[in-house]
Amino acid sequence: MDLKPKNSSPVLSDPAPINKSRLGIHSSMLPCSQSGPSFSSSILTAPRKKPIKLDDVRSNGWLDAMHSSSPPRKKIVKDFGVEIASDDSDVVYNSWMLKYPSALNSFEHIINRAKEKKIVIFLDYDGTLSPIVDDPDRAFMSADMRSAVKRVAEYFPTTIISGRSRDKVHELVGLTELYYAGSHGMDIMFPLQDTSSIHHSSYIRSTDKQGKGVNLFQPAREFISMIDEVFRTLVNVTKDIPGAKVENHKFCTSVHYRNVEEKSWRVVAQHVHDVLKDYPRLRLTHGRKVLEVRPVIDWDKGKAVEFLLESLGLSNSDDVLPIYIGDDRTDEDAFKVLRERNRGYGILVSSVPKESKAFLSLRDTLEVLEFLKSLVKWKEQVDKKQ
Ligand SMILES: O=P(O)(O)OC[C@H]1O[C@H](O[C@H]2O[C@H](CO)[C@@H](O)[C@H](O)[C@H]2O)[C@H](O)[C@@H](O)[C@@H]1O
Repeated sequence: MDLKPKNSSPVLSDPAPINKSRLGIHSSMLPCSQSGPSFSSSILTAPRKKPIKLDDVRSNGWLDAMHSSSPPRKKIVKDFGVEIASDDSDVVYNSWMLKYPSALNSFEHIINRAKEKKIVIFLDYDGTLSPIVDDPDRAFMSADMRSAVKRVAEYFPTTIISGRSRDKVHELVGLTELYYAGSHGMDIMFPLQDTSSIHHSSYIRSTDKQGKGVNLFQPAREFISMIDEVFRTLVNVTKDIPGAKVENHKFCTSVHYRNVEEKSWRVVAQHVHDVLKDYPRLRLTHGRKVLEVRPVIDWDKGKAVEFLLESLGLSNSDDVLPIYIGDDRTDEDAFKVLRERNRGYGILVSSVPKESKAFLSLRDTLEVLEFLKSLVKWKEQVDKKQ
């Protein structure tokens, strides 16, 4: 893996110039503005009262991205109390699956390729292990899913990679057998081992909650106080918008609008847009009914996957088969890495057709559960034969 030379930083020192007309879905990866101070401490004490300029968010594509940010609820017909997916959407979904075959139907193919290889599992949390719900604090995994993930981790090195803070996702998953990468991979905890090959200033040694020695990789450490400041500003500016919720993930912060009336989405977007104008070193990405504010650094879930494979001594592409399961736009960075390196499988979790860099698909968290259980069952049979 191409790790940076010692003392280098993934922080992009020279953010790409802003081009508002390009701030649509793809360009949401760009910084929002280059003007203004990079780190203003006065924002909290004296929040700026700027008039809402609705054209800003309308013209730069934020609103379009917000409207397409989470699959619409499937058209359903209710017949005898049973919910049946409409024929139309099934036809469309089935033809989409020609391009992204079901990972369940492709299971034989996967395990044939896995023979003589070490499977390594990467799992997103929200929408992958837990169903999407209105309240982010109540996005719990089922007991069945927890037990499947635990079994998977007993057989294969397994990492949860989430946009949430590492502590929060660890608390929700509640398993110690795994590795955790929070804040979209900007906060990775992995076990102590020979790390002499890692030459990176963002890597430090620490202890976990049980006092065990661990390695921490935090390429956005210098942004912690900035993110905290922006988090508090965002809480302040959105406090009068019913349903808006802001989360602090330490290295990034999220503004949820799932529970905001649709007519007020542009107000949410405009507030976030205005706050970001003062922070050229932060950028915005779109998640599922959530605006994510994160540092302008050359780091994402894809880089985190590469880093973890290298750190766990699993970067030899001939012997290792990484499988990454995720549902969100941020997971596309990981799918892209696997596709470009021709390594393993990216599996998109989606109940509606959408473009992806993944190779395979699963419809929902129930299918994720079935897939994980199949992996365990297969591994048990292989081990029994040996
Ligand atoms: O990378 P992930 O583990 O998928 O985290 C991405 C975001 O997930 C959470 O928000 C999403 O799930 C919520 C609970 O189902 C839902 O209410 C929200 O609308 C979704 O966007 C989390 O709260 C965010 O902070 C994460 O960035």
